[in-house]
Amino acid sequence: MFIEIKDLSKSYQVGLTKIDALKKLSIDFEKGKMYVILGPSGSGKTTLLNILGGIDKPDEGKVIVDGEDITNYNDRELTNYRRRKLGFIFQFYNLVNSLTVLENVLSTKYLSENGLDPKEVLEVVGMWEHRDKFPFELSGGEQQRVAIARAVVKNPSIILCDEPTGALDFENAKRVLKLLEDINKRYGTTIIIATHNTAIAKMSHKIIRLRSGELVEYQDNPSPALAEEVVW
Ligand SMILES: Nc1ncnc2c1ncn2[C@@H]1O[C@H](COP(=O)(O)OP(=O)(O)OP(=O)(O)O)[C@@H](O)[C@H]1O
Repeated sequence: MFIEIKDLSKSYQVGLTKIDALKKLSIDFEKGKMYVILGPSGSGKTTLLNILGGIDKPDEGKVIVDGEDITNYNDRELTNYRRRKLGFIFQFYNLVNSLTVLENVLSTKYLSENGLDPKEVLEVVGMWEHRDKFPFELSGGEQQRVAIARAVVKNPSIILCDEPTGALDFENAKRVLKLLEDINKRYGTTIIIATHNTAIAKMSHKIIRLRSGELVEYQDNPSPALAEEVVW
């Protein structure tokens, strides 16, 4: 198995209250598949992505990626893991405002030893023509396409997306979904998307439903819809 999480628990102490964000969660992720994690607000989706991404540590449990338990990594090993293996896509683009589109993409390409050609990746997301623009000169949809290019150019084996279409209108959201679908097919990237939008699950290979930090459903989707067929 490419990624295994085993008995993952994480709680937060807020004043006198202990909040159990994840409760002994165990899930396997296969390489090259697209996963959608659904669940209401507070069900633990972001906590799970943060732990998978080495941004947050669990209180208990293991996260095994490619045979290595990343919960044993020290800070330096975690930084290397994030640089080499991961791309992140968030709701609000996370671009560097003082850099052009091309510079934004180059800045992450150099974090990886086997990065892709920035021109190719910017062409895939339809932003090569805009390479000399700054983020403030772009629409939200265009900024998210650059954010995708930044994540993809490192040629990561895993892309983690937290509400990647949350700030976008329908047309731009569809475009972003189409790009994620293309990237999954073209580069064999394992893509894990946390979202409230149940329609997005139709295009994924596997659907995970969380409630109150627990797995309530794990569903195979043998014939995923094309991104262009997804409507909401
Ligand atoms: N840093 C933190 N400090 C305290 N509580 C936290 C923290 N991060 C998350 N929580 C709590 O843990 C629980 C799970 O939160 P999480 O953000 O993982 O849920 P989510 O499913 O991603 O929610 P949303 O869909 O609203 O983003 C919630 O009750 C949340 O309030």
